[in-house]
Amino acid sequence: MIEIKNLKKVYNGVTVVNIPELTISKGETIGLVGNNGAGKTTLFRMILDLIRSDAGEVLSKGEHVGQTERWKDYTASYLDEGFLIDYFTPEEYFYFIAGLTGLSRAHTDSELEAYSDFFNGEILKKNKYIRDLSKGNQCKVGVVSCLLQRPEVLMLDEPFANIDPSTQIRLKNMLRQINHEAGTTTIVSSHDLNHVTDICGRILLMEKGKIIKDIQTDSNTKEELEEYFSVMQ
Ligand SMILES: Nc1ncnc2c1ncn2[C@@H]1O[C@H](COP(=O)(O)OP(=O)(O)OP(=O)(O)O)[C@@H](O)[C@H]1O
Repeated sequence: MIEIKNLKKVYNGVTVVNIPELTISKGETIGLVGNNGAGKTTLFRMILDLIRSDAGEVLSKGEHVGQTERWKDYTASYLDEGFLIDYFTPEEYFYFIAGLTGLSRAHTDSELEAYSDFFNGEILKKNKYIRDLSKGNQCKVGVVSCLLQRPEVLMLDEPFANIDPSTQIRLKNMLRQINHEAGTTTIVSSHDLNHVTDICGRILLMEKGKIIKDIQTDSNTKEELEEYFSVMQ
């Protein structure tokens, strides 16, 4: 589904991403972990063609993301609140995003009903602009806007960081469900080892731009990661 070959990004003479080869297959659930500055967001941004690499390439379904637009039809992402449109209300934003994939307003309203627990009464019919929502509630808007698109590839950068524990559990269930029902390929970064090992079948551990561990999740994975991070202290 996604192939990375000899990918490099350099800032101010420092190589911040350096991945000789990485293949992510359709339906995989990838957890991306690594300390601050490891290169996770930079990798996301290159996969999404938001920044250009200094060397190498990212292919989605065999096509170079910098040379074709087709991957945009089946990829949804939420990296940060910069992805939202501040002067819209959540409803306006959802209608806008859903409209891009041909969903009517009525259909969007009925889809949104499924997220009422996740929204916890804070998002819809509040007469608030997105800019006035809390960081966690902005994250909810970003995540649901991705899910409305029914993407084949879903990329979320630290989606658990600002949301409360109940919402974290709900989000994990939602991510499990879309992977199970639709086979969505999911890449989620997080500093919370519990969350990623709970929901991801494969963990990529980044350090200084390199993927230093590529682990199929099993009952020992969390311990293995905890050991790595405790050694790092
Ligand atoms: N536009 C930029 N200009 C210069 N350096 C940058 C730029 N963007 C990222 N970097 C550097 O690249 C490195 C990787 O940053 P990145 O944001 O990808 O890390 P991360 O793993 O997502 O970190 P965190 O866990 O803190 O979010 C860091 O050293 C960062 O300072």
